[in-house]
Amino acid sequence: TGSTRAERLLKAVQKNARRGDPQSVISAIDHYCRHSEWAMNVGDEKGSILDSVLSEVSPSCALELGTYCGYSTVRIARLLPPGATFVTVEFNPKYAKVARQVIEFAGLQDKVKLIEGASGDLIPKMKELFGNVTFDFVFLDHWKDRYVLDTKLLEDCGLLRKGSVLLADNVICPGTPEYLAYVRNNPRYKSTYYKSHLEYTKVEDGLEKSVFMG
Ligand SMILES: Nc1ncc2ncn(CCCCCNC(=O)c3cc(-c4ccc(F)cc4)cc(O)c3O)c2n1
Ligand SMILES: [Mg+2]
Repeated sequence: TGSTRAERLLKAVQKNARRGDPQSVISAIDHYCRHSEWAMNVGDEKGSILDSVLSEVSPSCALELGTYCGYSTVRIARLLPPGATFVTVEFNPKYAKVARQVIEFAGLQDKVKLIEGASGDLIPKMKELFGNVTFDFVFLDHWKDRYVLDTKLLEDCGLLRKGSVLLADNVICPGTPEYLAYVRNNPRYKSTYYKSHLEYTKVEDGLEKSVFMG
């Protein structure tokens, strides 16, 4: 059978990027997805906003929900301080396989713990897996109808602390209306909308940053 989109994206990285150079991996994926085949990476425009929020937070413990091919994983891992803990969760074993190779090509495998499974199953296991951890930063980029459930789960499992920052992708396209309502009407969150565009297109999309007030 033919290759999948994710496997073709990996081939483009192996062909056009330089081993151990995260920025070249990011650029190779963006070029491929802009000029050859669209894929649901956060992309360069929203990616720059992700970079700036990350630089503000400088998390020592970060979580990503929805690894896909590892594009945002590389964007995040390249900016983390040494010794930081970074966990990324991916449900689809085919995507996880590609992501591991993309992350390794970037030379960031020692900074990233990729675990396979569904967020709803893994979030309650985080304390058991990583010690009594709280996340300073969470990037939500998985099933859009799981954002609210998983945010509540993170709260209930004691995985957020006063000042934890949630950054959610796709709050306009495909859209996460319930999540926006939840974080914007909840006194325990201070939310900011960063208007942008759907990766590699002119369609409106944006990121929602929500600071947990404890
Ligand atoms: N619970 C759980 N736990 C762990 C998990 N790991 C993976 N998953 C499943 C996630 C499946 C992919 C999620 N991402 C998207 O669906 C997505 C879509 C678009 C998009 C598509 C078509 C359009 F026309 C326009 C926009 C753009 C984006 O930037 C997106 O991020 C998990 N689920
Ligand atoms: Mg996304």
